[in-house]
Parts: sequence; C-alpha cells; structure tokens
Amino acid sequence: MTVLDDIIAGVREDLGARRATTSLEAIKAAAAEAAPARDAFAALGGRDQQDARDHTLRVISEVKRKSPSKGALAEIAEPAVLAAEYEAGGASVISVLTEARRFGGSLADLDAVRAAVQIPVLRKDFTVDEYQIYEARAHGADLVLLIVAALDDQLLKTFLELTHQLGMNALVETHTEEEIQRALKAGAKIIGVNVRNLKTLDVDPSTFGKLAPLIPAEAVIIAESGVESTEQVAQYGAAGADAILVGEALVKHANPRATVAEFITAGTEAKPQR
Ligand SMILES: O=P(O)(O)OC[C@@H](O)[C@@H](O)c1c[nH]c2ccccc12
Repeated sequence: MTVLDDIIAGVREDLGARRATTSLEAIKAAAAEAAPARDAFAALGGRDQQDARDHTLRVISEVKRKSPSKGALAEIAEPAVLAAEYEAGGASVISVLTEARRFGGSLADLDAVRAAVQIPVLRKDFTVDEYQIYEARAHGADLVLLIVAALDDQLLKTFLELTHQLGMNALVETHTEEEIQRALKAGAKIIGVNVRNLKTLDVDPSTFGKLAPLIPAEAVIIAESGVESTEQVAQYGAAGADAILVGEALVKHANPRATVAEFITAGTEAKPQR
C-alpha cells in the first residue's frame, strides 16, 4: 500500500462519518446557498486571451500544520490571522488543508480563512467522492484539488465538470507526463506539477522543469512543493511557472507576510516574458 492509498483510506472513513450526519441532499442544498465562488482562474493570471497575460509570478500560500513526510510543522492557533498575513504579503490564493489525520486540517479552518480574506480559497484535500466537492462549496471554497494519481479518467472528468458547474475552479495535480496528458484530456485549466511524489513522499524540484514544457500556455501552470528559498522560487519562475504553491516555508517563517512578498519578487524577476 502506498502512502497515498493509506491517506485515502482514512479520508473515506472520515467522509463516511460526515455523511452520516449531513446527507448528500443536505450538503447539495448548502452548496446552493453559499455566497458565489471567487474567480481563481483570473486571480492566478489566467486569461482567455493569452497575450493579455502579465508576467507576475503568483503565490498560493498554504495553511499547513503537519504533513506525513515532516510531522508537525507549526501550531497555527489562528488560521484566519495567518491567511490575512498571506493576503497582505500579496498572495493570490490561500490553500487550506482540510485533511485531518495526516495534515491536521479541518473544514473549520476553511470556514475561518474564507471569512478572513478577499482572495480565492482552495480546499486542499484528497477528493475521491462528489460529496467532497459539494461540501467544499458549502464551506465557501472557490477551488478544489483534484489529484490525478487518485482518480480514474471518468471520475476526473466528472469531478472537473461538477466543480465548474458549481462555479468553482479545480487545481488538477500531476506528477508525471502521463498524468499531464490525462489532466489535459479531462479539460483541466489550472494544472499543478507536484514535485513531491505522493506514493513515496520523495521531493525532486527538477521534476517541474522537465514536465512544465508539456503543458500548453493556455493553462495556468503551478509548481507545487519543495520551495525553501528565493533561489528555488526563481528556478520555478524561470522554468515557466505562473504560480507556486508554498506551505512549509511560510508556516515556519517568523514573518510569513514578508516571505510571500519576497517570493513574488524573486519569481517575477526570473520569469521569462512570454
Ligand atoms: O510544504 P510544501 O513543500 O511547500 O508543499 C506545499 C504543497 O505543495 C503540499 O502541501 C501538497 C501538494 N499537493 C498536495 C496534496 C495533498 C496534500 C498536500 C499537498
């Protein structure tokens, strides 16, 4: 069993418990009543007209307490306060881990963050059931994560369509050339390359430079994981990232606001004009 299988088994168990208290019908009704989703595609620099793009490297800043690879990262008593710091530093999107067992997150964290910022919020979880997509919307999420390695082609397509129907965007996460092809075939508009292999947890930042050229420029391209320094940010920017997704380096820093701002500057300077 891979780490990913193991995490998903826990996610399914927790999902079963939530379904027992709130039915699919009830969560669908709550999703329909939620305030409209914010436009994450635009916030990440996506445009229908390619030449209308600007050249800023954008930052998706993550609220992350712990991880299966590193264990405890930070206390984060007030996710809302941290998210507001990220926004003040210039973050374009806030990512909130809602997986409880391995990442220490919750839907309460998502609620708190969504209420504290004006920018779009990503519900970061292991999506394996449509219930979670309605649930994300009911809790105000503007984006959901769809991990290609965890889904077959049919589910990926169905979940992506449902996400769009609910007015949200999906960050479609890949790790291999084959997964990028599957993401494109499903119609993904925001594609992440996670340089961490979710089956082994190994991190190899050079993965991004190898895979990014396979993604057409109409898509928003996101480099995920492994950012420890402005040098790494510059490398992702130079390799064609429109945005980076950063967790650990921000939650562990004494001044997350300034760090977000530094990353934006370093990445934008390195980004090729295209
Ligand atoms: O803390 P890092 O190395 O900056 O990584 C952030 C983010 O990419 C990582 O949390 C992540 C990427 N894909 C995921 C899928 C599930 C859970 C977590 C993740």
